[in-house]
Amino acid sequence: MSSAWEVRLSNSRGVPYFYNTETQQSVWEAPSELSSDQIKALPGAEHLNATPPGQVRASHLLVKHKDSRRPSSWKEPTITRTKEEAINILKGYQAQIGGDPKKFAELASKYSDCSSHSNNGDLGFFGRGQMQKPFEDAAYGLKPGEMSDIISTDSGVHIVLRTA
Ligand SMILES: N=C(N)NCCC[C@H](NC(=O)[C@@H]1CCC/C1=C\[C@H](COP(=O)(O)O)NC(=O)[C@@H](N)Cc1ccccc1)C(N)=O
Repeated sequence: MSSAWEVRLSNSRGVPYFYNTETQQSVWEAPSELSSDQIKALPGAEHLNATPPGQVRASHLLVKHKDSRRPSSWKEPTITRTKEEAINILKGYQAQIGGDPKKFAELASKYSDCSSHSNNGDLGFFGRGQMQKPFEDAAYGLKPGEMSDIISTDSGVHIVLRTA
């Protein structure tokens, strides 16, 4: 069956989606019936990796503490560690990561107190005004592939990896 799918760019969110020209169906995720090669060959596939103008893409490893705005996570229903303890834990991860993005992804998946842990810490693309200021400033201050030092937001303490 010839695929009627094509990739389009959503103006509102500045991210790509999949549109079926026969059924007029729109979906955010790649249709499961398409192989990755078929997806890459779709009309508009160039949108799949484009960075929306003015946006960045980043991942993070978050360690929350008792003064976090929401001291709870998938890992721990009630987080009681102090901010100082959280920083020391994150310093330990930072030493293990040693600037290696693969190691970062592995530790973010295992230990980040953010729901993005299930996607190697990836937050997707975001523009200015979406994240808390210290996080935004860190992400925009990095080049793609670079990692921040430890930063602090109302959510906790983070290491940020800019990916695009
Ligand atoms: N993509 C967006 N625009 N999602 C909304 C971001 C809201 C923003 N969040 C932050 O600034 C911090 C830094 C990064 C994550 C984050 C906090 C928290 C964890 O802390 P907590 O809120 O329990 O204090 N994680 C989130 O929000 C997650 N939904 C981020 C995410 C997870 C999976 C996929 C995409 C995004 C804010 N303005 O508060």
